[in-house]
Amino acid sequence: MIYTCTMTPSIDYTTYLPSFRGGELNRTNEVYYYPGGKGINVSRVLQRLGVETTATGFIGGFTGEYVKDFLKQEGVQTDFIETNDITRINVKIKADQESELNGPGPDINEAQLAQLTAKLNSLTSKDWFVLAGSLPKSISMETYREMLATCRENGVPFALDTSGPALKELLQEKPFLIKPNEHELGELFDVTINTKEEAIVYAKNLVESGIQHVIVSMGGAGAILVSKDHVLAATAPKGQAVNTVGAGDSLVSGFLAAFAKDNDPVAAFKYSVATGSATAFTTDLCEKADVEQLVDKVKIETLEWK
Ligand SMILES: Nc1ncnc2c1ncn2[C@@H]1O[C@H](COP(=O)(O)OP(=O)(O)OP(=O)(O)O)[C@@H](O)[C@H]1O
Ligand SMILES: O=P(O)(O)OC[C@@]1(O)O[C@H](CO)[C@@H](O)[C@@H]1O
Repeated sequence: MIYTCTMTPSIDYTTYLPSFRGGELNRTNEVYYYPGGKGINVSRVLQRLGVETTATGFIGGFTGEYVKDFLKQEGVQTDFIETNDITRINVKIKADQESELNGPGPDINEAQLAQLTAKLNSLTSKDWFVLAGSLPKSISMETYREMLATCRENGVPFALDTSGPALKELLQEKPFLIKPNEHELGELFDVTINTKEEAIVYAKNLVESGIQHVIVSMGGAGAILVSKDHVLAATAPKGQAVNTVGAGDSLVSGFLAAFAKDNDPVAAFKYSVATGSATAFTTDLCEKADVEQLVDKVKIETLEWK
């Protein structure tokens, strides 16, 4: 079972309009209300790819009910912990430019945290764990580290997809997989990354520190994968990008789905880029058939490990 944990879920209020003017009334006719948060997106795509998954994390209020009902209707298993705070609504404006407004995370108390810890303690080496999205400040960094250390000690491979100082701090727990985009990778080293070659240099550094697989996603330019035995670059299939929100999460789902099945990082990388692109080409997250149509359009190049 692949368990995802979204500490800060959301409803993604996604709206399309030809142009958006700040400081004025903008009217829009096309709106969508998707369940969001990175771990939830990972679970939604895993479920569509036919992989057993359970979404956990903290949820609350009428928005939390909406998210849970939506996931139930899609057949995604959930095991959330209820909070007193209302789950946030994140605004995604698709106009001449893409703009996003993400709310803060919930306040988590000791009793709620203990429920999450108990769930984590029950995972075994047959499970996978994905901690994804922003991490509420009401929980200390030390506690997040302990959570990942528990996974490591129990032989549970875990993927980490967060950003900023939290990502830097938690890398010490040596995840199985991380998937920064080029900006997040640059933030880790306080540099600007523009090319796949530059991304490879810093991804190698992370692999040398003990992380097993580092995928750096680069939007329409594709992605790179660095692991102990591989340095690969992938081009993304060409297509009309409709909504890239969740493309990175879909990439994580694609990699885990394929790797958990065949244990082959090269094939998993190819499948992951197709999964990310399939989501970029649709308003919601991708379906399995979309991914399968794109897999052979992903071109993988093997580079030297020096
Ligand atoms: N314009 C695009 N055309 C084709 N594929 C795309 C495009 N944008 C994204 N993708 C696919 O999705 C993957 C992940 O995209 P990206 O690098 O934007 O992730 P991200 O920044 O983590 O996104 P998010 O946080 O919104 O999920 C890319 O590696 C690529 O496969
Ligand atoms: O505020 P965070 O937790 O960093 O990111 C949350 C979010 O932007 O990430 C997902 C896309 O990756 C969206 O579904 C969601 O709104």
